[in-house]
Amino acid sequence: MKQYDLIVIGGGAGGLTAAAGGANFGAKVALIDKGSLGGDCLWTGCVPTKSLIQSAKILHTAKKANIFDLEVHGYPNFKVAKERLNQSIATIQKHDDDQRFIDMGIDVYHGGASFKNANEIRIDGQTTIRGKRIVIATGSRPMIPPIEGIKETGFLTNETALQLEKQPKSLIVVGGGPIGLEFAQSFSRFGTKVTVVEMGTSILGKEDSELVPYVIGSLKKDGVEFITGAKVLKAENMDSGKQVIIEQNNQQKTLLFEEILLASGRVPNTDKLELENAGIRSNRGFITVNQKLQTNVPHIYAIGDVNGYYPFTHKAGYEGKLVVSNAVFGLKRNANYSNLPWVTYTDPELFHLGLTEEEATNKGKEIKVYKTPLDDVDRFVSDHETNGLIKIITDKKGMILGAHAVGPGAGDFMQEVVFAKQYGHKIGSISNVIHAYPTHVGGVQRTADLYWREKLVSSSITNILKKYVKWFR
Ligand SMILES: Cc1cc2nc3c(=O)[nH]c(=O)nc-3n(C[C@H](O)[C@H](O)[C@H](O)COP(=O)(O)OP(=O)(O)OC[C@H]3O[C@@H](n4cnc5c(N)ncnc54)[C@H](O)[C@@H]3O)c2cc1C
Ligand SMILES: NC(=O)c1ccc[n+]([C@@H]2O[C@H](COP(=O)([O-])OP(=O)(O)OC[C@H]3O[C@@H](n4cnc5c(N)ncnc54)[C@H](O)[C@@H]3O)[C@@H](O)[C@H]2O)c1
Repeated sequence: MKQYDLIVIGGGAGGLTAAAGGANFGAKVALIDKGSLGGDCLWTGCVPTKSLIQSAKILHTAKKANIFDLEVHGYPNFKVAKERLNQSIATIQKHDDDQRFIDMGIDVYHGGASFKNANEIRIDGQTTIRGKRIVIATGSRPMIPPIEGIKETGFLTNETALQLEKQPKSLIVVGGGPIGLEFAQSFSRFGTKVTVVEMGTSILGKEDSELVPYVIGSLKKDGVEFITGAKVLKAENMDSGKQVIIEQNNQQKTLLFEEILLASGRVPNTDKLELENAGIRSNRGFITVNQKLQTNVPHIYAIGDVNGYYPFTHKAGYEGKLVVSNAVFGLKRNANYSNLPWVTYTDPELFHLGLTEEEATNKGKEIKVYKTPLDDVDRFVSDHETNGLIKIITDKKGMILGAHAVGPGAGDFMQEVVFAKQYGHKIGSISNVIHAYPTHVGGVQRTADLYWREKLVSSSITNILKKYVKWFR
């Protein structure tokens, strides 16, 4: 039986980082994946959806070309968008190619992994390998909500929606989270009549509530309809399409669509792992870990979506690096998510870092909120892209507690705040940095300037300074 210092189960964002890191530091590593390396992000998540979003955005921009004195004629071609999406996958896939990992000295196995015991892993029930330490990074898959008749009626998920040859005429999206909204806007811009049904009282329920209406407004302009506080009860195939019964305020409504897209959350890929053979504990299938990312069996770790915290690629990558320190070097580093940003890639984008205003207020701290609407930022004004807001929340001393923004490119221009927060810089430091003019990130500086302005206005030193300047003149 082959023996390894480290066995990594799952070759996605988390597993690839852990395997490469382990091998770079001289550990003998085995990497197992039931499919192709790359995981959800490459094949059915971030990469293809962002390609589709970009095609839809260009189409949308072309439609409003008249504001830039251009006349554009043509029609949307979903097939071309799909080809572009596949090209993006093919280009990025080269970083995740088997050979790249084999060249690092890693043994790559393809097959379904399961625990024989706490140190031995079976691959497709045949080959067995032994590991001193094991990292589980098997990711997640779409949750199928309990809707009567949904399996018989047929439905799309993020996996199958990306394989469609042409856009459906009408689509109901079940779930108003990031997956639902990113797809809803893209399909709507390609001409599909889209309705989003969300069982919560608001869509994007985890986001700062002052910013969400900008996203809703933009999607509504694109033609997306929203039904909130509603549940899909039943689905049925009819000659004319898929009939869906929803319940809102105790009243039932019957609607008809060509397709149903389920975007109602995720379940962990743990059901085939036979965790019980290793005595690993889980909660609703998500593997329970401590801050060092160890399971209750100390030499077995779980990273990425499968541990249930923050299902993002960059979080899986962060944990992949951390697990190398802990599992390969034997360090005892704790995971810390307080500076973890995320972005919902609707148009406008929605950026999230740290506490929302509601969360900061609920903590009972004295907080300051600095805000800049994008129509106060010259670069957005000249771009004719002023739908948005930048918002930075600090404590009374100016330490950043949270930062949120909605606007074109918010995911990029807000990254500066992540740096400032992570390294303990006060909001005033952002103001002191020279920003090129006119840039989008200039809006972040403008928001930080408000801190100094407020300090000067409220300070008695200002009066003394004014007197001094009067005297000096
Ligand atoms: C539509 C969509 C869009 C997204 N967009 C973004 C985005 O823009 N930004 C962002 O940060 N995140 C995004 N995400 C989330 C992101 O894709 C995940 O958080 C990330 O892929 C998780 O990485 P992971 O390593 O935990 O799992 P994965 O990358 O999914 O990798 C898990 C791997 O494990 C393998 N596996 C599973 N079970 C077994 C088994 N028993 N044996 C062997 N192998 C197994 C799978 O084949 C897979 O390759 C998106 C997700 C979706 C669905
Ligand atoms: N841009 C990004 O970084 C990005 C993009 C897509 C996905 N992701 C990650 O993937 C995760 C999963 O995304 P998601 O959007 O599927 O999940 P989610 O949990 O964020 O949102 C799902 C939504 O569906 C609703 N819902 C659940 N069951 C329902 C039902 N039966 N009827 C109506 N509504 C229902 C929930 O109330 C929730 O608002 C996200 O949490 C996110 O971290 C990230």
